[in-house]
Amino acid sequence: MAQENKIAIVNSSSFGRIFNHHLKRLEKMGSVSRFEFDSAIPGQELAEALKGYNMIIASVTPFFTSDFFEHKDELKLITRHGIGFNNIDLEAAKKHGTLVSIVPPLVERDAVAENNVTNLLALMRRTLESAAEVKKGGWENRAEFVGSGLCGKTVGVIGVGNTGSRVVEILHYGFRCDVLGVDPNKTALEINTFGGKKVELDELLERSEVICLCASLNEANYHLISKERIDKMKQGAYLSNSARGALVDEAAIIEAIENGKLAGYATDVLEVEPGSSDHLFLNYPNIVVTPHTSAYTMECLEGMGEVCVSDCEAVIEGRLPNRPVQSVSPYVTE
Ligand SMILES: NC(=O)C1=CN([C@@H]2O[C@H](COP(=O)(O)OP(=O)(O)OC[C@H]3O[C@@H](n4cnc5c(N)ncnc54)[C@H](OP(=O)(O)O)[C@@H]3O)[C@@H](O)[C@H]2O)C=CC1
Ligand SMILES: O=C(O)C(=O)CO
Repeated sequence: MAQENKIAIVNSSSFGRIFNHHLKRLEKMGSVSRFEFDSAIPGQELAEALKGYNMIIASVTPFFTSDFFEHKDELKLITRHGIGFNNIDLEAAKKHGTLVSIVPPLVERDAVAENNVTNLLALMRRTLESAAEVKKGGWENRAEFVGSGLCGKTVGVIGVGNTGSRVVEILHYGFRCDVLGVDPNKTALEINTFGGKKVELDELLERSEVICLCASLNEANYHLISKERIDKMKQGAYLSNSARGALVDEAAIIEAIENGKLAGYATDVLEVEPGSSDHLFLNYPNIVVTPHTSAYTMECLEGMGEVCVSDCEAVIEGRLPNRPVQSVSPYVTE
């Protein structure tokens, strides 16, 4: 039985770290191989490369398209080392009989919220610029690095889910911010529980001095932060994105940074990842880019690894992963 299982760990270069005790548990289940694929690898090619593998531990790339599932031999499980079903065609997975899972919400909540706020503070307080200046021997130039404070600001949080609700709490209770929240399916009471006020998107854009983007990506919100929406923002607003790069129109961000409409943009995510070393964002001191490392804390990576490994164990034992259903593909479990 154990020899029949072949587990592929895909694009683990972006996992941050896989702990040895997790690898050992995987190796007890069957053979384990690591693969690195280009994020745009065609589905059929991906299916051929993963022939014979019946379980996949997957990163945020590559895309498991319908073409992938059409050409894939047996595949029991894709367990995402992270949150977000958006690189997996769930309907095609269902037809193929593949269970798809993501890590349960609480595993990444603190780490991602911390990163959204950390990047925001680094941007507003100009931490990276001033620290780099000190390393160049420029301590005496400190007057060049006057930043902007976060305490007491009006902050808009777009997407008040697991991460967004934690960001609301941190900003409201920790920074005395007046927090406005937009999330289509969350009630005013739910948002209020965390310390925020539910508003419509236009009001959030018009009133916020700082905006935190924490929404999940879907077909309807591609380039949610467009030129038109940036035009509605306050002059000199700050924006922090820990969710997905494609939620913003990157060209519109650059235009707004150039003309001063945005005072700065902090992002952990780019529309095309991995980000290239000549990405235009890297030319601006008031754009902070981190390499999709929101989940990279020892605590969070331990939790993510645990979930992926226990999902493989569950599938081998013929049961569903033992955790909240919202982190298992609804198309497979319904
Ligand atoms: N940088 C990183 O390392 C990480 C990034 N992420 C990304 O962050 C995203 C958010 O994570 P998490 O909070 O756990 O996910 P959740 O699904 O808990 O929260 C996302 C929320 O955004 C809402 N939403 C969707 N579209 C819009 C919109 N147009 N306007 C306002 N709200 C919207 C969703 O509503 P509904 O559910 O009703 O659609 C949901 O309530 C993930 O989907 C993932 O893409 C997650 C973990 C790590
Ligand atoms: O969980 C995710 O979707 C990520 O973005 C990385 O952990």
